[in-house]
Amino acid sequence: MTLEDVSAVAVAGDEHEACAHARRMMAALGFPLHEPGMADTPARLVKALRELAAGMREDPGRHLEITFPPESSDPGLIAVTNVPFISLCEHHLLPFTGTMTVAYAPAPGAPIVGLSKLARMAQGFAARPQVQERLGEQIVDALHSRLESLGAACHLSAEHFCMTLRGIRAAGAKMATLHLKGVFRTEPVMRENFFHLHSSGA
Ligand SMILES: Nc1nc2c(ncn2[C@@H]2O[C@H](COP(=O)(O)OP(=O)(O)OP(=O)(O)O)[C@@H](O)[C@H]2O)c(=O)[nH]1
Ligand SMILES: [Zn+2]
Repeated sequence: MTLEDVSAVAVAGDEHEACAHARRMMAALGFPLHEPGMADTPARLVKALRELAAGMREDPGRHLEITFPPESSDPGLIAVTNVPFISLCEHHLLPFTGTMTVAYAPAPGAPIVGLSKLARMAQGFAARPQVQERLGEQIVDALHSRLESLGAACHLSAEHFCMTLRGIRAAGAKMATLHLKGVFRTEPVMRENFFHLHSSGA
């Protein structure tokens, strides 16, 4: 099989060039692509990267466009906790995975968003080459600007495989980040309520 041979793994039309490059890269690194089990590995690698970076090809903020009328004139604080996410470290293209707590404070009278959309939006931003700091920032920015909310908050905790499986191999180490906007930054009570919901996990 030559390096340019098309793999038996079905790939999208625009992925053939990526597969040929992946095959060359793996061959240059000495991977035994002649072994039957590895013949299709370059194509699988391309498909896996495409899947993990699917958020590059969408606007994750669009999930916040599906809203409902408010239930109360004093909507308080709405949070979703323990949402799992998978992201791709932009330095190594290795995953970082963990959980997030995402919250926003709707303006009185403003529409509210469906609960699952908070997770869809956040997971969409995660599905891009990222650093954790930017991911948290993009999540609170979307909640603050697209919903015109009084404030937004995001706590992320994740294991970075580039740090736990290779390099320093600090097994069990996690990165924690916190991003606060609007009333979560200016009003200590809102911040305390966010931490309370986050740590109680409910
Ligand atoms: N701040 C931040 N750093 C990250 C994130 N993901 C990976 N990194 C770090 O990015 C850095 C890249 O450093 P380099 O020295 O260029 O890469 P490297 O030689 O592979 O570094 P080592 O991991 O120390 O072996 C590493 O320190 C990673 O731990 C992230 O989300 N945020
Ligand atoms: Zn990394």
